[in-house]
Amino acid sequence: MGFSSIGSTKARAGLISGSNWKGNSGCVRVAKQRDAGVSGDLLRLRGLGLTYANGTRALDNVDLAVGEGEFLSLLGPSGCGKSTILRLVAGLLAPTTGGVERVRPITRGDTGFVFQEPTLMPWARIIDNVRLPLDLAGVPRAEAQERAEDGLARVGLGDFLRAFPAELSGGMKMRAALARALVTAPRLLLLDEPFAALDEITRLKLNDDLLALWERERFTAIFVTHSVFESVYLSGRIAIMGPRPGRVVEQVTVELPWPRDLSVRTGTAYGALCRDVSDRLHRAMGALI
Ligand SMILES: Nc1ncnc2c1ncn2[C@@H]1O[C@H](COP(=O)(O)OP(=O)(O)OP(=O)(O)O)[C@@H](O)[C@H]1O
Repeated sequence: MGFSSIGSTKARAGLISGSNWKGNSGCVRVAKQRDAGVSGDLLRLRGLGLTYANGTRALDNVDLAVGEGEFLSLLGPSGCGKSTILRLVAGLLAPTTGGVERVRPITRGDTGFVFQEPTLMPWARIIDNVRLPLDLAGVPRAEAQERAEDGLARVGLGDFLRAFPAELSGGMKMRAALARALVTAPRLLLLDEPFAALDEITRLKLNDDLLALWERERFTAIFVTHSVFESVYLSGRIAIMGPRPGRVVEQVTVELPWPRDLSVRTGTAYGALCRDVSDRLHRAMGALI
């Protein structure tokens, strides 16, 4: 949950007008990103560091720009701070150093969050789960109902409005979670390994469903994953992170055509890019150094 709670005081705690921003130097061929629908920066993470209360240094000096309308993946080993970055961007945590500059205003309700678990309310029907962010935002009931029904239709759950979560498969629950995150038409969607718990076939299908939604609605997506294959398939750009304390070691522009589909997934360019990103990830982890 927590899709529409982003414009709070906590959210503003991470804002800076920084001085130690090093720019977007790691990103190759930015022009291609513009082709992929990116129109200037929405966010800039500058010198971002986070040490948890127990002394764990999760992040150190993370510099990263996020373009408006971009699909960006954060790829890195377990524990390198990917989820921590999402929480900082969402304003759920305040940074120890640096901050998240919102280059363009992101107001309350502009950010959606999708977690690895669908986190649906088990006692509420799917339609009520999806309508909840609109109800909380005070949207009139009839309009909220229509928008929630629309959102469910878009993720292929138009026939399951009155079902309870327990009556849906894992993939269907994740679709419902996506519909709930998108029902407020967020400008920024934060996805924390949303498909990691799903079987491979469902995961591939949901990759396509997510891309179709992104191509239609052009929200800015920050997608956390361990999977090289998933990151290459989905992204316009991949930020590769090194081990804790996490930082962005390298950024790779994915020069595959849009829309992405089976022909892309089975093409030689996709395979070559996956190998390349995998090598870079291993180097970032120190395994090949
Ligand atoms: N609330 C917390 N208190 C203390 N340490 C934390 C807390 N949350 C995360 N950490 C630590 O911070 C580091 C980064 O955690 P984070 O969850 O951001 O990594 P991650 O890259 O998302 O990992 P994974 O891919 O396994 O989900 C880890 O060492 C983790 O143990």
